[in-house]
Amino acid sequence: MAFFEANGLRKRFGARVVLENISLSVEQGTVHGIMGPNGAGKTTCFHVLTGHHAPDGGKIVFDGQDITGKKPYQIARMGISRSFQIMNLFDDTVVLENVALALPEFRERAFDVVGDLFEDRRIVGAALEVLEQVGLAHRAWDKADSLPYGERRALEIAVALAARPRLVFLDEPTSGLGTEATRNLADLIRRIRKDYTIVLIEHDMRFLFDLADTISVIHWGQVIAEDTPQNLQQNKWVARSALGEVA
Ligand SMILES: Nc1ncnc2c1ncn2[C@@H]1O[C@H](COP(=O)(O)OP(=O)(O)OP(=O)(O)O)[C@@H](O)[C@H]1O
Repeated sequence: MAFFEANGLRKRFGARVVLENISLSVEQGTVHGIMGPNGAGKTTCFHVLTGHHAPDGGKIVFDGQDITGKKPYQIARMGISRSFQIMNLFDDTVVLENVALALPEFRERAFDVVGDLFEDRRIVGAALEVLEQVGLAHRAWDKADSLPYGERRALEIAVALAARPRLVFLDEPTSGLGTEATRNLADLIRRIRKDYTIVLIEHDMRFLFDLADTISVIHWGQVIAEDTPQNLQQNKWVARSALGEVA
């Protein structure tokens, strides 16, 4: 059994069937991409895989445990972190605090006083370590809303990593980024991939083909292909699904 597996997932909203039959598997230590044209059901699939929507059918197994229908906080506690397409940062606080609040060390504190957070060397040290990983240590004391867009994306990833996950889901991380910021983000993912298993939803095919070990192609609520980027380039279904249009 793979590290993370979904089998036969179904999801409908009223009469609209969005996920008809989604099965995918992710091996530990790999980067797995999910791609597909607009409206194919990628985001819904992501929400179902991370517990934000309960599936109407099918099964999700993470590290041998059935997590189908579990709540997002239960899934997070089991070691799965996710970023959001819409950024989820505390803009009025400094970068370091955004990361610190997501650390297990912070949650372990018996009291909830943010005021002396910066006095806690263990927390500050751990947050700086995560910021180092994503190349943002020099921004630690800047306010989150003062960061350029690309660095905000990196901060979002830092927040996801702060929980020390075993599996990280990233939802369209290149969305809204220019060429240089996209390149920096690809470098960041290359740096962290040795320490994490990553699932990446992405519109940008070049970005995904560059980074992913395996990719699931979703179309019409189904996985029409799951393969390595090299093999997918030869796949007639992928060619027929007009995915070139979203690149
Ligand atoms: N909560 C909801 N209620 C009703 N319909 C929904 C809901 N969420 C998504 N849908 C519909 O499901 C379909 C797939 O949407 P989804 O956002 O999952 O696709 P996507 O592949 O992520 O698309 P995009 O790349 O444009 O974000 C769309 O037709 C959308 O309108």
